[in-house]
Amino acid sequence: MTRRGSVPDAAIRLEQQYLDGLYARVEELREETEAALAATNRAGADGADGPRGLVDRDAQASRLSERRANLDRAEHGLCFGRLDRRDGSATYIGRMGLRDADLNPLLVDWRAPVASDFYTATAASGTDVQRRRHIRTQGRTVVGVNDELLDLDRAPDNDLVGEGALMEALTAHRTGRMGEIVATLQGEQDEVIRADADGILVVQGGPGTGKTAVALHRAAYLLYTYPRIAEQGVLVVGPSPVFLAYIEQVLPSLGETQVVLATPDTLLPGTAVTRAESPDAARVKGDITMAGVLGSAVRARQEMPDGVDVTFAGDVLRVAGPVLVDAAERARRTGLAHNPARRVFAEGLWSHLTELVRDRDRQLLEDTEKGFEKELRSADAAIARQADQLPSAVEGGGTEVTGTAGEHEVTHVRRELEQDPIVAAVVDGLWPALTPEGLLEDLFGQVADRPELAPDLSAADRRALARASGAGWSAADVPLLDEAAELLGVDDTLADARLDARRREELRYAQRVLAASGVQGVSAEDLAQRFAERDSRSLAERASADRTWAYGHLIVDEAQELSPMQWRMLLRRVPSGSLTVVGDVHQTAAAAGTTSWDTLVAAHPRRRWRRVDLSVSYRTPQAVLDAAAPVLRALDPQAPAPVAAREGGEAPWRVASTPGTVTADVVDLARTEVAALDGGHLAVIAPAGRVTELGGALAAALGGTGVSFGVDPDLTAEVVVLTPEQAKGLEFDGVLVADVEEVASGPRGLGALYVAMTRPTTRLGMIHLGPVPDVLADLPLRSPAPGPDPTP
Ligand SMILES: Nc1ncnc2c1ncn2[C@@H]1O[C@H](COP(=O)(O)OP(=O)(O)OP(=O)(O)O)[C@@H](O)[C@H]1O
Repeated sequence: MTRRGSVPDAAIRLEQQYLDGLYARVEELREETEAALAATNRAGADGADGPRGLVDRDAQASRLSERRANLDRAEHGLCFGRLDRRDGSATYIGRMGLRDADLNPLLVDWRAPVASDFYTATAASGTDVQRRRHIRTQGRTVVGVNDELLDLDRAPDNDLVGEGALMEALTAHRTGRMGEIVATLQGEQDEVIRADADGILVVQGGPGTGKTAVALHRAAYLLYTYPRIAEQGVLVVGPSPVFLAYIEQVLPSLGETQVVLATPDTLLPGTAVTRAESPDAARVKGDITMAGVLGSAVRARQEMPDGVDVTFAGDVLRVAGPVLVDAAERARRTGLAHNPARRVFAEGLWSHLTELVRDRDRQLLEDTEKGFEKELRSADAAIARQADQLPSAVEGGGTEVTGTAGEHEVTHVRRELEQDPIVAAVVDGLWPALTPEGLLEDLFGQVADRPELAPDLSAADRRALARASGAGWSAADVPLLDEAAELLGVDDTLADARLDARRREELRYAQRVLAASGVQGVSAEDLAQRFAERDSRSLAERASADRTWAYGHLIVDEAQELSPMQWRMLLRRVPSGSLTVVGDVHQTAAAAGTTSWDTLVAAHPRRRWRRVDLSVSYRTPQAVLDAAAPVLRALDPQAPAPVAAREGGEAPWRVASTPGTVTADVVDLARTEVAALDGGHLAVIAPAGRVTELGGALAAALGGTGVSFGVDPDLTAEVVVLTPEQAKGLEFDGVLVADVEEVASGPRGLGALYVAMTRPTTRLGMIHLGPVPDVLADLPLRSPAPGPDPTP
């Protein structure tokens, strides 16, 4: 059993001493690093080692700078735990590993295997851990310790690990930015974080069960544990830019930078989303049927006519239909995408045309021979007739002319065909070079009137796809553009030509550098290669600029919102198939999102899936979860409700307002809530159509700088006005949900309402505009105008 108790000041003094020792070691390492950095910079400055030395120096300097940045992180929460084992040994756990000059461990990184006991050991788990101590620090000062003794034989009161430190973390005011939770991770969370990297791990959990926190800590763990993943980087996909702003500090604070954060609609470099989509169009575009529609659209561009006439060197050459079909088949059989396969098709055509030209030339030659021999024969006959009149000078039976096109002539013809603009135009017509944008523009422009382009879609669905050319792209278009980019591929001949040109340029530059520096012993080719390898962009920058970057691991948050087409796009980003997918199928609000993980698993049967469920909600107190329970039941009567880590809490309430007074009522209620939250953050969650009016009224009433709303709201503002979509994944001290009826309208409205109601850590108020909605019937009614400001 676990016994929690107060700890004497002596323990604080003891831990302070140990912490002082750790910081002394940090200072030593810092000095060593600074000295090494200065020496590296000095060594390169005189250029004595030549260009190769310069390149190596840069690499060394960047490694040392990284080490220095890592040591800088030591200022916050360097050491937060201690494990005492039965053999009398103690292990200190912290945010980084430290060793003394003799390489003895002083501090163990929280991700190291030996640190796992700190999060998972219980009296029942049979470990040799006797005591777990949470050490709370402010800067370099120990401000408290909480002990748990694990060797008693009483039954546990609950499963929470380090309850004191945990409760302190959970009840602290929110800042508008998510923080790391390494000091208070719980056992079930630790298991998810350290789970094997292979295959797809689905983490299902109700609101506030720590899915996002766990997913981000798992990214840090995987980067630390698997060099392959660190080399390729981790992609973290979240639902909105607001959400990414909310979580962006977590991984850097854990010392990890090999991470790209993205929303699904930013995964196609060079494509900007400028258009909103109707829910109907979003649903159709997200459906898996679109993969087939796009595949057929590309295939249709490879259909061959019955034959084609090619004018070359003044002659018309007829290429028969079966020859074209055969060339197209060969191109497809290579398995290449459409654009690279175009070269194979063109080669088939060029070969055939070369044959035709050779046949034509041979025919010409034969005709010429025949004509010439005829001429010669008649000349011979004439000569014979006159033979007796001539001296016997001409002997023999006539003259023979022979000859075929030589190899060099064939090569010449072939080259001419490859370069002939008329032939190129014919190839283009038969197997056109296509862009993803062009393919989609054509499809959307024609599909409404041409059922054969999408035989599996209803007429209404085809109409939903129709749009004017040049109308810009929506978030739902991005996976389609990505699918098209995959089907079309890039014509390597163009890419190779560009690469060759760049290599030549790099070689010229290297030659100039060598000539100017007078350095011997390094070839220009070698130096150019080193320049090419020295891409000064960070891994994250290189990865996010490259559509085909193969990430080592993919983390998908709020994964229930993704459409099947978005899944296809994401899975392409991780050829290794190593994914962590976190979400809650009861919070689905997107039209094309999923409400069952089974559907997702069934759609990708060849992948290895595992599922873990998280059950404890760390965000909301039980009172808020109880208020949201009827909504969860309406969504899915079978759904297990999460259990709150914190019992009780402020009772949520409702206010009956009207369409005419709702803005004024929200302003009054917000004023009261801001006072009650005493420095905490309040979110007003409202339908998109009300955000601007509410935001403006609140800014006017409460003071402009403390209120934020719009496309990119400042989450650190005292009051933030958001749509339910924007509020996804976020949390605030207090929440007011305005116009409940409108939030809950639409096919996935209850999911949106469930999201909105489960954002607060402390206080929740619901404002409805008509008769009380069924799902709020149990909440106590409060007056819209709660009276004068209660603050003193
Ligand atoms: N072990 C922990 N120690 C301290 N805080 C924790 C712990 N686990 C979760 N939290 C906190 O609980 C809150 C909710 O976590 P998180 O946002 O990860 O939940 P979620 O499951 O993603 O929620 P939702 O589905 O509603 O988006 C966060 O403030 C997080 O820091």
